[in-house]
Amino acid sequence: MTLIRPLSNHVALVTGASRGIGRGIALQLGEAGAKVYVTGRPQKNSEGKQTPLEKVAAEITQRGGVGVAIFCDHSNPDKVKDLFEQIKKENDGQLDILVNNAYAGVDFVFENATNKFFDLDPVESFDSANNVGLRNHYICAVYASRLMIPRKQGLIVTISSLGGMGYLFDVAYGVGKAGCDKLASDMAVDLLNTGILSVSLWPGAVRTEAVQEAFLKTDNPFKKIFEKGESVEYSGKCIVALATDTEREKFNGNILTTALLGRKYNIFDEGNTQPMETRPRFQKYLNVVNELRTPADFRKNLEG
Ligand SMILES: NC(=O)c1ccc[n+]([C@@H]2O[C@H](COP(=O)([O-])OP(=O)(O)OC[C@H]3O[C@@H](n4cnc5c(N)ncnc54)[C@H](O)[C@@H]3O)[C@@H](O)[C@H]2O)c1
Repeated sequence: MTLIRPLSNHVALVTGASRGIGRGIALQLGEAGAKVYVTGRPQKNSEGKQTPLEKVAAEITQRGGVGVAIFCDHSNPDKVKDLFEQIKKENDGQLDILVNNAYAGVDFVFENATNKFFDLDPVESFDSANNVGLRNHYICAVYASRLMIPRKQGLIVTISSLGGMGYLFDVAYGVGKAGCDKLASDMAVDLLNTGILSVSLWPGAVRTEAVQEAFLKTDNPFKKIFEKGESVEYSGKCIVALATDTEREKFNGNILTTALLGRKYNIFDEGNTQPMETRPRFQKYLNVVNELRTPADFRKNLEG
């Protein structure tokens, strides 16, 4: 059976893809035929063994795409600049999809989820959540837009979460996610009429490697939520569906959830499941925020 590969001839970058949701997204983009650049912190490969990031790149290629691993520390803006220079050079300026996913705060968040913000080291807690997980997304989006604008097409997906709306884990986490949502919608205003779409995507609870280690092996308040969580590839399936939807423009600037996209595009996870629908009161909030942040209306308001 020949697989249809709707993203062949596409070039994508998924930041922070050595594990977790980034890995899952990169694999799905690869399965859809894309050339996928995956990044992760520099790691030594011991005794000639592949690093986790190199394994992800190899699996992308195995699944039908082209995987390229680049070691890049996203807390270092100079390295991020070099990354985009390399992509530009190797693809004649082409970049179709950026997934802003890299996140350096998981260990800190899991260890401190029950602490109060005033008991934590303020610089460590804020920077671990938001240096790579927000500031770097902004920097990546700038360089990605500069590649996408001349080609009049592109998709920028910023991975965020429910923490952008309500309290989740800790204060610095939520501030960062609200920032990711605002980043996605405000970029959409500036990108209006360029052919580039910017959205924020909230996965549900996801059974990543780190989640399995931290929450699924013992009894704790988060176990129940994550047990029924999504696989790491579900967000990737949603992004492939969005990237291939010819009517995706209507989502510009929106906060999307995997639950919403899963139902819209009929996407199923392992075991033929779909994530729980976003609670009606959450979706109501998202509808209002999305309506208020619609880029075209926002521009009209600005112009009086
Ligand atoms: N796990 C969940 O249930 C869940 C749910 C909703 C949203 N999210 C969000 O999804 C995003 C990814 O989370 P995850 O759970 O997959 O995390 P993770 O820790 O499993 O993966 C993060 C990735 O970022 C990379 N990374 C970290 N620091 C880096 C740096 N300095 N330079 C380059 N790469 C770096 C890591 O190597 C890893 O590949 C986060 O924004 C998170 O808040 C997670």
